[in-house]
Amino acid sequence: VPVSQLSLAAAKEEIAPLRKQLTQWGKEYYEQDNPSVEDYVYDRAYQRLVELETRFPELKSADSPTQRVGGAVTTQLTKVHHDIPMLSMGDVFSVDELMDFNRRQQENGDVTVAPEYNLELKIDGLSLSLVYENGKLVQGSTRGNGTIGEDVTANVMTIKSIPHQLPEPLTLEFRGECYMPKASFVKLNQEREAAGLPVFANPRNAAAGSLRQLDPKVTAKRDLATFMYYVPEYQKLGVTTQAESLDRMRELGFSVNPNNRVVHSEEEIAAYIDEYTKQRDQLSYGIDGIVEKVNDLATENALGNTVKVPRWEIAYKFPPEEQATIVRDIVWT
Ligand SMILES: NC(=O)c1cnc(OC2CCCC2)nc1N
Repeated sequence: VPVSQLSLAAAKEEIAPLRKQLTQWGKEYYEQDNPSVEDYVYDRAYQRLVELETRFPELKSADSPTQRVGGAVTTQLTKVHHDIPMLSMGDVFSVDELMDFNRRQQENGDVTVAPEYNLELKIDGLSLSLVYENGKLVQGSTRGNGTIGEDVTANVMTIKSIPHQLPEPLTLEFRGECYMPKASFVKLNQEREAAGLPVFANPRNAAAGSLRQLDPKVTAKRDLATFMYYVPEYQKLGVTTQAESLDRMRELGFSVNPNNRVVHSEEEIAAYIDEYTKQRDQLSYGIDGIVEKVNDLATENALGNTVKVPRWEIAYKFPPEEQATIVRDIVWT
């Protein structure tokens, strides 16, 4: 029924469930990176709510999705298709499980996996894809669901650690993690608390909420950082191992986490995990485990991926910390 023909009572009837539905869809989209409806469904419902509140201003309420920060109509970021899917990682929760994964891999008849691994800290942020053409940064995007992400190019342009121009005319995609340093997270929440805004539950949510802004000026103020960690078309870099690809990215001016380590034995893997389990709290950024990758990149290719995750690398997750239950924040723009 067109809003113009609705009675106040009928409008009231319609508004409550509409707000509830939009808030739920907003959570799925903004917090879980996992929307249950297509954008046009969300936008159509949102427009209906805007019309109802415009026709019946007395029905407006501060907690309506239309009243969020900025109050601008929530349009979405444009979508980006990832030609090479941005896969998530299989994960294990104990060193024994990790060793079983390795043994299975060694026994993998069709590929003789040289037992050489590159170990990396698992940065607790959100995945980021950067595309360069002839050395110039042309696109930044999020993982999204692995094949469809969001365009955040204007936002990544404001992140200090991301080079706009490489020292070599490379046309290549680079992948890494966008994160918010712990100190920046604390400072941001103090500012939000003082301004009566809801705080972020953890640095990862703060990074996601800050990177996925429609307004780059907001992103610019959020002190986001990056650690780059993977080049899908590594052949173009002239490297043969994961460790070499990290060194090449350092040469190109990217921020790459300095704590990777090439190892050849279970003892060294256990030692690395033990060392960073202890050091975790001292790091200036959040980590939620370590990532073990077969170092030889050709072997990675031969091992390939299962439908969801690569076979050639695995994440070991630390036991969950006590997460303070702070009110979650949805950053609407
Ligand atoms: N959070 C991290 O620090 C991290 C995440 N992912 C990867 O590797 C990708 C490469 C292809 C699939 C996973 N490495 C990391 N260090």
